[in-house]
Amino acid sequence: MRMVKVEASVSLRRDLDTGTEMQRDAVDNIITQVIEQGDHALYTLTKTLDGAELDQLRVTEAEMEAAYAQMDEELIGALREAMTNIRDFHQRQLRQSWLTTKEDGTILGQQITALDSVGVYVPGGKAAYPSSIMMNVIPAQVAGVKRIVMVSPPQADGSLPAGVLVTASELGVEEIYKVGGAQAVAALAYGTESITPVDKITGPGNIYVALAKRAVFGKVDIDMIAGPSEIVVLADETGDPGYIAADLLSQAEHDERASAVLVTTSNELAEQVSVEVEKQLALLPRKDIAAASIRDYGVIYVARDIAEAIHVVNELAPEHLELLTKEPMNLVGKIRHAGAIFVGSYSSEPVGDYFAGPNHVLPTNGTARFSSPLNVDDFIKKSSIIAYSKEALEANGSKISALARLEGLEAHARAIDIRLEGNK
Ligand SMILES: NC(=O)c1ccc[n+]([C@@H]2O[C@H](COP(=O)([O-])OP(=O)(O)OC[C@H]3O[C@@H](n4cnc5c(N)ncnc54)[C@H](O)[C@@H]3O)[C@@H](O)[C@H]2O)c1
Ligand SMILES: N[C@H](CO)Cc1c[nH]c[nH+]1
Ligand SMILES: [Zn+2]
Repeated sequence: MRMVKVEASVSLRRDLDTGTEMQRDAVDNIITQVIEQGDHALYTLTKTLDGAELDQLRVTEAEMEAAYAQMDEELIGALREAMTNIRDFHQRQLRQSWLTTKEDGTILGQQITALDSVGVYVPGGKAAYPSSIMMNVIPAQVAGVKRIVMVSPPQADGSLPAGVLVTASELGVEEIYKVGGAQAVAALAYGTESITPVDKITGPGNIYVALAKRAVFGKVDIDMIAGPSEIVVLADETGDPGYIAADLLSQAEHDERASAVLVTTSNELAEQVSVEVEKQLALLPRKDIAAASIRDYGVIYVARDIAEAIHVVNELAPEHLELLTKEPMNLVGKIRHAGAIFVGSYSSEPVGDYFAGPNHVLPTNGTARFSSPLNVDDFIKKSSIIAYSKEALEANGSKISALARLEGLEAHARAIDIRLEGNK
């Protein structure tokens, strides 16, 4: 792995991937096709881009039964346990509506309502992601969303992986379509003969999915543009090089553009991790993807001390941060920007990807500076409630109409005045 001494002037963040002109044109073209040709476009694009010839887009009962027949009972048990952990965690995020009454009888408040419908994109190009189904669907269910639609690209034989179907079924998702990429996003936003549009689209995906989400934003809401996975490990001399290399590779295997970074105060650990990464990489089934990620986006920063190492981490604002130091819990409060913080040697990143409970859809590309993991708030909206009493309007009306006239908005002022005049 590339080794770099930290210098204050080094720009650490990588640029947001806005795609090539060709990719942007392709996505615009796909969205137009879906708007103009509906289902027909979905069938032809699925044939061209996924190599699958479909009879129908929606997953059938028979397909679901076939999926269950392929799944191991113990694995279903593990899925259910993960679902319970994720549901328990997100339940704690649920907000309540509230009302407050002032002395003059004014009632103010905030009413929480769930979104009516949400479309969940489940990536399926380079890997299948049952875990992403749980991470998107569960917070939506906790929020109270009634209609949850799932889309995912089919395999060349026209099927979705058994793990994907069984996970969706275990969660009670009934509306599942075998379509992926920009065409799936366009269908969820604009609708087709088979797919009724939704109000919000969530879920990670590749550059085509990201560009399409960006393009339909405004017609529908989106969660975030989640870029390729990222991991930063902050370790001192106590870090275990084998664990660190394994954790770096766990994210490198997602994508050629995933990034895996070690920030350490120890030259010796830096050397050991570099050797260990090469050793473990050679044995991985997805070594081609992981090797490209390590080659292009793998870095080891050697810092003078922990303070400098923390500065690097905050500059990177990573999606995942592991703290592998002597007293890792003491460092948590010093981290200003990170999507998820994994504390200590036994909190390896995949613990969070699959099982612990917190969401694994996290801000990437330095956006942890201003955004948060996917959560229940992403699936609700708030309405303000204002109930003024006669007494309150009489006491404050002249101030309100004065403020309206300050803006030159006479009709606003008169809407208040007409009520005050009536009482003269
Ligand atoms: N942040 C997270 O929580 C999280 C979770 C899981 C996966 N991910 C990321 O999601 C991404 C998944 O990407 P993926 O590719 O595996 O699956 P994907 O489902 O996002 O993309 C596959 C689709 O891309 C479209 N596509 C491919 N080549 C195209 C082309 N030339 N023109 C037009 N469309 C084309 C096809 O429609 C195909 O169905 C990875 O980067 C992974 O790291 C992130
Ligand atoms: N680490 C990914 C988010 O960057 C999520 C994931 C799903 N499956 C495995 N990992
Ligand atoms: Zn992962």
